[in-house]
Amino acid sequence: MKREYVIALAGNPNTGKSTLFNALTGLKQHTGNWAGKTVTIAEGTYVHKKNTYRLIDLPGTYSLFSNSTDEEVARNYIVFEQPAVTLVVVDATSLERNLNLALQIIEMTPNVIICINLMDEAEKRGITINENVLTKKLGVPVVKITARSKKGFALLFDTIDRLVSNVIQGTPNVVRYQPEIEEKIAKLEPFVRTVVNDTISARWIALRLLDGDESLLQELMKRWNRGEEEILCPQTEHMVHI
Ligand SMILES: Nc1nc2c(ncn2[C@@H]2O[C@H](COP(=O)(O)OP(=O)(O)OP(=O)(O)O)[C@@H](O)[C@H]2O)c(=O)[nH]1
Ligand SMILES: [Mg+2]
Repeated sequence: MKREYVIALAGNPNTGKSTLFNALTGLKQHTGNWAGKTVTIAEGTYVHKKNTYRLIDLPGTYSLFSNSTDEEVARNYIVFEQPAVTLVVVDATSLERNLNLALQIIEMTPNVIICINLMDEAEKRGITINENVLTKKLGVPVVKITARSKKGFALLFDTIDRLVSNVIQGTPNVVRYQPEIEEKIAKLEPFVRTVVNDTISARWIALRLLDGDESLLQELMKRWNRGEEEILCPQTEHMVHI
């Protein structure tokens, strides 16, 4: 049966997202507006094994903490539009810095593939990366590619196909925080679960609210058309302002 899946491309600026997007879609892109904001996001499609994949090129960001419109747009897309897969494009030559965003995204959703790009550059610099170790540590598939020369694409296509058809599933190893933070999450998470539907990570929402993410709170209230008193946990309402 032919199906259509949405694939979001996320990553730090300058990691080769657009190069990958163009290589996959053959530049058949048009631009669209998302989440009521006038931010243009490229969109295009490719076909693999009779399935159509709609690719969404999200703005490049260093984090998803609501520091800028770009971060809000990328965050809202991943959390609320719920693409079948979020491809996190990371730069093989600065993996440590890039994995910061990757860790934030696997806290939000298990439907993630980490795409290590610029492998040609890494090889030139003598950097070797063991993707199997990374896959084990992160709990989501990791694929090495060179977007510029389309190297590694066969495995990337295959991994996307297996993830959307549930042959494999992401089981992210999420970060555990200090006991006092985990205690607060444990209190807030069941409450969040009663407000958001279960396709959204209640743990991640709880974490963001504990961090005082007002922008996310406003977005939640807007999307579910609820008043602030219904979103805030009765015992912990001050937490939003921590
Ligand atoms: N050597 C090499 N260069 C690459 C590769 N992929 C992308 N680049 C180069 O990296 C630079 C950034 O690529 P873009 O595709 O514009 O990156 P981006 O992530 O879309 O950047 P922003 O839109 O600014 O976030 C460009 O000069 C690309 O030609 C690759 O696989 N190998
Ligand atoms: Mg780009």
